[in-house]
Amino acid sequence: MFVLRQCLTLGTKSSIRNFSATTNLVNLTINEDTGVAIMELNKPPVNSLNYELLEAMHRTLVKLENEKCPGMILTSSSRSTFSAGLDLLEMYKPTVDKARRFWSMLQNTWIKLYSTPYPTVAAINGHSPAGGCLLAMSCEHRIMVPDKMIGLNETQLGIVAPQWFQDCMRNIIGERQAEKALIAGRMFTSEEALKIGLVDELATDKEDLMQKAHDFLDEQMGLPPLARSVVKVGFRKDTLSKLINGREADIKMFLDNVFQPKVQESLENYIQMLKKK
Ligand SMILES: CCCCCCC/C=C/C(=O)SCCNC(=O)CCNC(=O)[C@H](O)C(C)(C)COP(=O)(O)OP(=O)(O)OC[C@H]1O[C@@H](n2cnc3c(N)ncnc32)[C@H](O)[C@@H]1OP(=O)(O)O
Repeated sequence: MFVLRQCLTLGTKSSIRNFSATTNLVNLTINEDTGVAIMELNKPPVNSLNYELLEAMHRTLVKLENEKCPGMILTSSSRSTFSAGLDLLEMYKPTVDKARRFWSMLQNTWIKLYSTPYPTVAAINGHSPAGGCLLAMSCEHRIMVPDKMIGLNETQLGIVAPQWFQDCMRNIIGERQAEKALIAGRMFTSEEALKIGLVDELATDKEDLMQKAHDFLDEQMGLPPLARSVVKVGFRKDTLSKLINGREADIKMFLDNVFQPKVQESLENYIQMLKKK
């Protein structure tokens, strides 16, 4: 195995391969024999998705696609959390330019992740609320460790999960379960998530998690890749096209919402609550 560490602050393709002393928001490991990539989110403590992490993810996804990656495992370096979802500080009192840039990068990253031609598996080694759940749902297969929480909890924060977040959930657990979960902003334990099909498998620990993730990819990589990817993208194209054709409207929806005084108040209270925990 060799390790490529992708450094956020590095701009050129050649420098991406350097080890760097500065923070690596995404650790990328590629197995020399199989080509399987492990994309590990590494923004302590909880992988909150700010602009920089999303950009690092996007850059990694572009690289994997260009290099004809045969399969990818998405996981986290945190012991407690897969991803805490969108970084609340990106949405709290932003400027219009900052908010627009952030949302646009979230769209870019999701479009890339949701449409990869190669198989993807989320190795969910911790809590996975809101945007964290979106990342997991965007992979083809989800394996989760026990006793953690996953779900789209936006309603509970006084904000609304965008249509494409909702569509991803509906595509996985079906109309009725998704409607109930989204209205309530429900978080599921790993065991409950398995029961409703939000995750596909449970693992006993991190080692088992990674083994199961590799097993899934081995199976997928045995299939004819072109046929596999055409079927995958065929299933996902309606959800993808809705956002791709409505990106500006989606940004406007975000900007209209994020600057509402009530939304800012909810975000402020929630951030304070998290800090006091
Ligand atoms: C506004 C318009 C609407 C548009 C729609 C937007 C759709 C939104 C999608 C989202 O993803 S919103 C984010 C939702 N996320 C959450 O509700 C998760 C909040 N976090 C937690 O519940 C917990 O942190 C955790 C993930 C269960 C982990 O718990 P743990 O005990 O391990 O860590 P903490 O002590 O709680 O947190 C450590 C540290 O991190 C900060 N933090 C946590 N989550 C976020 C976050 N999402 N964004 C920014 N910062 C976060 C937390 O405040 C702590 O900070 P410090 O106290 O160390 O400074």
